[in-house]
Amino acid sequence: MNSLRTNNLSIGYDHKIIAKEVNLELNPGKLVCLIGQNGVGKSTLLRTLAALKEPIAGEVTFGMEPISQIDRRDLARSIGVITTDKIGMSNMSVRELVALGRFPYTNWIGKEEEEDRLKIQESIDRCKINYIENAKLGQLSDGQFQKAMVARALAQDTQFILMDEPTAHLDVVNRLDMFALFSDIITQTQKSILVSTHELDLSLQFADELWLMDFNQPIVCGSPQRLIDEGAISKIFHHEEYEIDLSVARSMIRKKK
Ligand SMILES: Nc1ncnc2c1ncn2[C@@H]1O[C@H](COP(=O)(O)OP(=O)(O)OP(=O)(O)O)[C@@H](O)[C@H]1O
Repeated sequence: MNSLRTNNLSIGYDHKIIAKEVNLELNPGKLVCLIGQNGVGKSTLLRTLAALKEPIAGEVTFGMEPISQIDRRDLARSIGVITTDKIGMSNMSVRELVALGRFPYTNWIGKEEEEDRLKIQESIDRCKINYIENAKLGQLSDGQFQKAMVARALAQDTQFILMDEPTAHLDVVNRLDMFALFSDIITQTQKSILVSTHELDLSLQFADELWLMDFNQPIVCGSPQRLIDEGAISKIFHHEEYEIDLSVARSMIRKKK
């Protein structure tokens, strides 16, 4: 299985560099949470990794190949992405949205085969959105829409899934459900999921690895426990008046016996 790597990557906009000399590796079978304050550059990094945005310098490679040189359809079979961009199509049904995930596999008229139908249904089931399968996107709550987008990414059945704040609109139970689902998918399929998120407690509980982004600092990577122990997480979330005690965060969520 291939890895997704960055080689001396610089990301940003026009002449504004947000992070430079970034060398990261996303390996198969990992749930990685990208954490950092508002505006630090998480979305920018994620979009650059997904080839939705050109790097300022350096490159992103999938296996041995720079992603900029991989055919778009081939790339869409390896890397799935959910951004926070609004999509129009309010008249489309949830099932139709999830079916879009099969687009890289279907023929030019987009005809679904049995395998496509199975993947679509499995994704709908896993995200527990059967009850809104026929609802139009324009009628969904923000949280329901977010789950439908995750289902679309699952239906795409890629080795890597990159998601920008996929749980921002979900309540506490649904957030937990989503992170548990990500963790299950990884255990069962050896896929790799990179999630940009502000869910510190869930990331500490479920992530195999955290990527911590801070302003004008190198990105720090490591297991949640190691980064807590080293004080790296507290460092990026400093507050003038308050302290965040992370020692309890990992035990806040426990699996029932
Ligand atoms: N299209 C753009 N053109 C110029 N600057 C941009 C653009 N999009 C984002 N930025 C700037 O780049 C920086 C990083 O933004 P980005 O959206 O990547 O941060 P983020 O970590 O995802 O933030 P948040 O947690 O608030 O979603 C910010 O200073 C932002 O203002």
